[in-house]
Amino acid sequence: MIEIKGVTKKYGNFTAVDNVDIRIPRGSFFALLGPNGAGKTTLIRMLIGLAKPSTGEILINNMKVHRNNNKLKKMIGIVPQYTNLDKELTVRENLIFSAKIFKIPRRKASEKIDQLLEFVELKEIEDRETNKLSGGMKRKLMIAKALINDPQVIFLDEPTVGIDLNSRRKIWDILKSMKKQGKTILLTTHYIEEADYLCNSVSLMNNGRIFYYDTPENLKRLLGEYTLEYFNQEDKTEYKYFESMEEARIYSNNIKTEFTIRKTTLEDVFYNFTNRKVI
Ligand SMILES: Nc1ncnc2c1ncn2[C@@H]1O[C@H](COP(=O)(O)OP(=O)(O)OP(=O)(O)O)[C@@H](O)[C@H]1O
Repeated sequence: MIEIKGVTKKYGNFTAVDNVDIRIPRGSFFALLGPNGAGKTTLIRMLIGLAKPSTGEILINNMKVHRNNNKLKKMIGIVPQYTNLDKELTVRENLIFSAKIFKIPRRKASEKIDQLLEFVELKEIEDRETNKLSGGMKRKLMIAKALINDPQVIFLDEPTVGIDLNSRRKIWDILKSMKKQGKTILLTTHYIEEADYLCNSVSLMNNGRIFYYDTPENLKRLLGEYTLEYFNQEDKTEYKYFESMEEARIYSNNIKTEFTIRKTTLEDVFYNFTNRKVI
């Protein structure tokens, strides 16, 4: 269980994270969505003990997060936004290095590394130098690295950014298997369909504050389950949201241009939210 209690982070007079309160139950897959500069990375940095809240506190499995909490460090895995791999080492050597940091005995580490390399489908290229890997392969290796200590809680900051569609889907499968294993996962992402597909709860963050926190289904229901989309006479796309298909159809009778009626997506919720319209 992750408990974020009244957490604020200030840089001088600027408030990057503003009084955030969230409880993430054990075994849930939680997404933090928000535009650039919303405060997502700052919040993650506080969650992993890299930054200290100005006020408030964070507990993971009832333990207070702070930089020197080594017991806690053993329980969490981190996939940061930027690569944390040693470019000079091979795929396998990177994992050996991580295992050494956690003081995992050699034989046990070797078994664990074999298992992780199979899991992220990098076994065949375990001897390849890391600087010769594609972006998607590097991400998979970073996920394996985060799992070396068998953590119960995993933080991923934009795990699929800049990766092609096929690799992204492979990473989604890896993340889904992690969810199935009962791990508590928190991820930030700009790909809304990623949050919709993977997560059982989503929060929308902007200007350091959490505005909505619910299941993707409930967030869509909040807006209206059906979306009527049309290109208006001023050459702008209009979106109208309705509780039923019937209501959308009735409204569409007055529209003179082409339109579509479709199910509301999490992207609609996000668009609506970040354009500061009232839901
Ligand atoms: N060390 C710092 N000193 C001053 N301001 C900072 C610092 N770190 C972050 N900020 C500011 O805090 C705000 C939130 O930044 P943060 O990186 O958390 O956003 P984000 O939601 O992760 O954005 P992105 O999606 O672009 O990664 C931004 O306005 C940023 O400029």
